[in-house]
Amino acid sequence: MKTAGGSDAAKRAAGERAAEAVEDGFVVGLGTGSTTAYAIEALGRAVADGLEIRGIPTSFQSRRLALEVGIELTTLDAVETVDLAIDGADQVVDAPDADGHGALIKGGGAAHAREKLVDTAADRFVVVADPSKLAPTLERSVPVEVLPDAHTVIADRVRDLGSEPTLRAAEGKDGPVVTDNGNLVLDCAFGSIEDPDTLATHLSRLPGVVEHGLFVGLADATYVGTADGVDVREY
Ligand SMILES: O=C(CO)[C@H](O)[C@H](O)COP(=O)(O)O
Repeated sequence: MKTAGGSDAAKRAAGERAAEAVEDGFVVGLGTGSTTAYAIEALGRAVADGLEIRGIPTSFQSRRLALEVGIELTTLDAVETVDLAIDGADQVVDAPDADGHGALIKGGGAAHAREKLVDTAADRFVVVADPSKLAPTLERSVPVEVLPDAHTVIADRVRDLGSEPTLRAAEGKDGPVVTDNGNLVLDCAFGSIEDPDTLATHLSRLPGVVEHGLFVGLADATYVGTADGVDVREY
């Protein structure tokens, strides 16, 4: 369930601007997806020019890209601080006067469990996005990573919460998507989510849920790439 659309130029602008904030000696959380990939590539170029950083990847995909561009890797349990995390999003609430301003849906790449771990460990978590990700409320399906044995039980519980869940199907393989953690993903359509914080609490409480893709009150800023540059929202 990758996010459709979005301009590559806008994604590049956002990713490259976020990478500019990385300083010598930083430990950087490396998110997942096509927008973050521009940040990782920019960091690789900076490393080739002498920047010394260590990265913590959030997925197989970002690990492979970081290795390819020459970023030294580390792990959460080997560092005391993560200075900055850069990560994409599938939807970002852009409503400055609303409580949910800056709330996110993530997990289009099924990496949201590790992304949430690394993004929240960071001193600063910057979202990189193109304008197609902005919306007044969250309305995309919420990815919920579940233990394989739990998927039917959790699907029932999620129906009780008012959603129709779909087990995410793999491409190029029969059967479901299996996450980097060996789990399955239920994409849960709730329609327009007026109170993401309460929904997040309900989902987190379900036994067998590993992590859901609602990121409420977690981002420090969103860098929105545009045709003319980058608009920064600080929260
Ligand atoms: O949450 C994610 C992966 O789990 C991605 O950050 C999200 O899907 C955005 O990806 P892209 O930048 O390719 O649109």
